[in-house]
Amino acid sequence: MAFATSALVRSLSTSASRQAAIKHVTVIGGGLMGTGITQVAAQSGHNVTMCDVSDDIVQKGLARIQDSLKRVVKKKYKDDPTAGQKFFDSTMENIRIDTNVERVAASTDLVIEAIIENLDIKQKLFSSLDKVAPQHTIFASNTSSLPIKDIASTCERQDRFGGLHFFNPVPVMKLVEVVRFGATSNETFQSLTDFGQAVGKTTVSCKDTPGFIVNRLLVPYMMEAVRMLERGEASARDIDTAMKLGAGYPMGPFELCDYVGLDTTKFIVQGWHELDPDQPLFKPSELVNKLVAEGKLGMKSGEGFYSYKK
Ligand SMILES: CCCCCCCCCCCCC[C@H](O)CC(=O)SCCNC(=O)CCNC(=O)[C@H](O)C(C)(C)COP(=O)(O)OP(=O)(O)OC[C@H]1O[C@@H](n2cnc3c(N)ncnc32)[C@H](O)[C@@H]1OP(=O)(O)O
Ligand SMILES: NC(=O)c1ccc[n+]([C@@H]2O[C@H](COP(=O)([O-])OP(=O)(O)OC[C@H]3O[C@@H](n4cnc5c(N)ncnc54)[C@H](O)[C@@H]3O)[C@@H](O)[C@H]2O)c1
Repeated sequence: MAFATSALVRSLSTSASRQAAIKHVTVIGGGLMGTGITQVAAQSGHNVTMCDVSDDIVQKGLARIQDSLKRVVKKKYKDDPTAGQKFFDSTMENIRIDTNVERVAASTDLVIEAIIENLDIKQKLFSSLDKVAPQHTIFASNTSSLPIKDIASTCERQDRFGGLHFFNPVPVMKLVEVVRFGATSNETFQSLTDFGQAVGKTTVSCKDTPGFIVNRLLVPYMMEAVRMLERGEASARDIDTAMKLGAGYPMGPFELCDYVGLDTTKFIVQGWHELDPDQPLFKPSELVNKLVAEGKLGMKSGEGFYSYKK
């Protein structure tokens, strides 16, 4: 409890003079990213409601959070299991689950959207939330590749809209990109930055340009790895080994594709191809599309470039 309380107090004291502190957070999407964002927000003392489309999905999401939290507790409280159990319990007490996003958003300070990487679906979601959320509520998207301005376009609250781009796995990765577009107010940008820091991350400021900072550099590298494989220049295993041992990356590009999810990977490339159809780098990959069509979505489905079946 000590950790949770002190982080929230820090968040209140740094941001109180500028705007009301964020206490209740709604996370929409209980998949890879939504569960991670829910976990770090709850760990730092925020009340969080995680929403998805079915009870089964939110229950599975909750189980994933418990597994991840156990790993955090094991590491952080290895010499004090009693404090570790207290931390585990207080974090889980901060989490609620729901399938009715409109009801939850009607009384929340911050909505973080982490649903499928599809502009139309994100726009429809925010348009409906904009009608029910209180005036002060800030909206943020965790999109990997879509313009924040376009996602916000169906909302009245343009000034209270920005991007909060977390990295996978959220409990481990230390960065959050805070994204502002032309209409994002200074207060909103500051609130999002304060929130990112309150959940224990280092924040960087990004303009609303394709891929922000990290993905603008990471995605072309990963695309070129897929092209190398398609051209038959090296195997996936050898490319991964080369980038881990020769460039010091923790995962090779194909391991990372499987970790991120090949469906998400496909949506990112498809979106950028639609924005710039003449750019050969963004041409969709037949190999990735085939794997997705076969339901091979990477680690989350048990198979992608590699098999994870036991
Ligand atoms: C033309 C078509 C081409 C298509 C290609 C285009 C591709 C485009 C894709 C772009 C994707 C963008 C996605 C997104 O927008 C941005 C991202 O998120 S990018 C991904 C960023 N993440 C990474 O790069 C991860 C790199 N990997 C790692 O850092 C590590 O491998 C790992 C995941 C941390 C795992 O580490 P390992 O050492 O292998 O494994 P361990 O299990 O020992 O874990 C180490 C350490 O971490 C703790 N831990 C791991 N996972 C969790 C968890 N979920 N929760 C809590 N804790 C966790 C674990 O307990 C260990 O702790 P320790 O024991 O060391 O104390
Ligand atoms: N996977 C990554 O490594 C990663 C990293 C950073 C950002 N992102 C971005 O985060 C977002 C989510 O990615 P993910 O990997 O968590 O995807 P995921 O497929 O694991 O989870 C998405 C979840 O959203 C739910 N969902 C879909 N439509 C919904 C709706 N209308 N309302 C409520 N829930 C809905 C789905 O049921 C699913 O559980 C995407 O925008 C993605 O680009 C992904």
